[in-house]
Amino acid sequence: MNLLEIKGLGKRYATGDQALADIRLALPKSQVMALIGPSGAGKSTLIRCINRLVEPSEGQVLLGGLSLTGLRGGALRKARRRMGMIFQDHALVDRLTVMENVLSGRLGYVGFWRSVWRRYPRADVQEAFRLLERVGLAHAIDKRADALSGGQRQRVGIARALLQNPELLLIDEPTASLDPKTSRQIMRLIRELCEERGLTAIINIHDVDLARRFCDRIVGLHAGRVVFDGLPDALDAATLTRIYGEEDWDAHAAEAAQDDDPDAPPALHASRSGWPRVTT
Ligand SMILES: Nc1ncnc2c1ncn2[C@@H]1O[C@H](COP(=O)(O)OP(=O)(O)OP(=O)(O)O)[C@@H](O)[C@H]1O
Repeated sequence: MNLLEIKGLGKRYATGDQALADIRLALPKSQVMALIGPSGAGKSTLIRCINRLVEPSEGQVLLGGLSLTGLRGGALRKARRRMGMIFQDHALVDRLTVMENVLSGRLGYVGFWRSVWRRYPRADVQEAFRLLERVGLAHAIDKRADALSGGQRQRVGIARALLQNPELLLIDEPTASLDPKTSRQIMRLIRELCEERGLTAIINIHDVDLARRFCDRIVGLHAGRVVFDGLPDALDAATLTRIYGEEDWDAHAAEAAQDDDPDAPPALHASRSGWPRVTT
């Protein structure tokens, strides 16, 4: 059975922008899917329509057979706990420590006053320790979030999302502000954690090379529609042109193959603006 099913999903913003049209996707359990496409293609909107941070205009999203689209109040909050979100800007509270930021992933579970006084159950604290160890931050639990590097902040965001014990991870540009080496480390960590925990993930990512290396499946969006859905190996120059527009993809592959990572396959990249770039 599929963990996630998206049926005829559409989103038109109040401004009149048609961000998504007739999106149909099904994700089996444990699949790691990359969402690629140029700037404005609708990637962030799609991720946010799944957990209803953005309200879809039409269509349905089903998580484990449960339709999320009609849920309200407590039922929506309960369903959202099954989906962990990892943000591009990490969304950490700077003045709180690493441990406190991770524990805030449990806010939806502990009672209101308990969370106000930040008294978390012992089991949550123990699990947070284990997760911080797993993401390589055991030495930094008492550090304030604003004293961390970009890569460390992203690791905190990952640990916080996992503390919710989600079934689905929604990951929005996890490497946007990171250097190439740190980006690979973060993607490798996400991949390994998904394998260890049998997690399903959708990763909105601009870097096509990282998508190819670390994901099972790639979905390409263009102007709010799915224009490619397949295996990383099927992502050839013609397909990239369909997704991003005209570009000399073979030249990019040759240049990017000189990447600083010797075991990297021929690489194709898309920059922050959605157009291809050569690895620096
Ligand atoms: N809050 C909003 N109000 C109105 N229009 C919006 C809003 N958010 C996004 N849009 C529009 O919806 C379309 C899709 O935007 P979205 O941010 O989902 O694309 P994206 O592929 O994630 O882009 P990027 O890679 O630049 O983040 C764009 O035309 C954008 O201008």
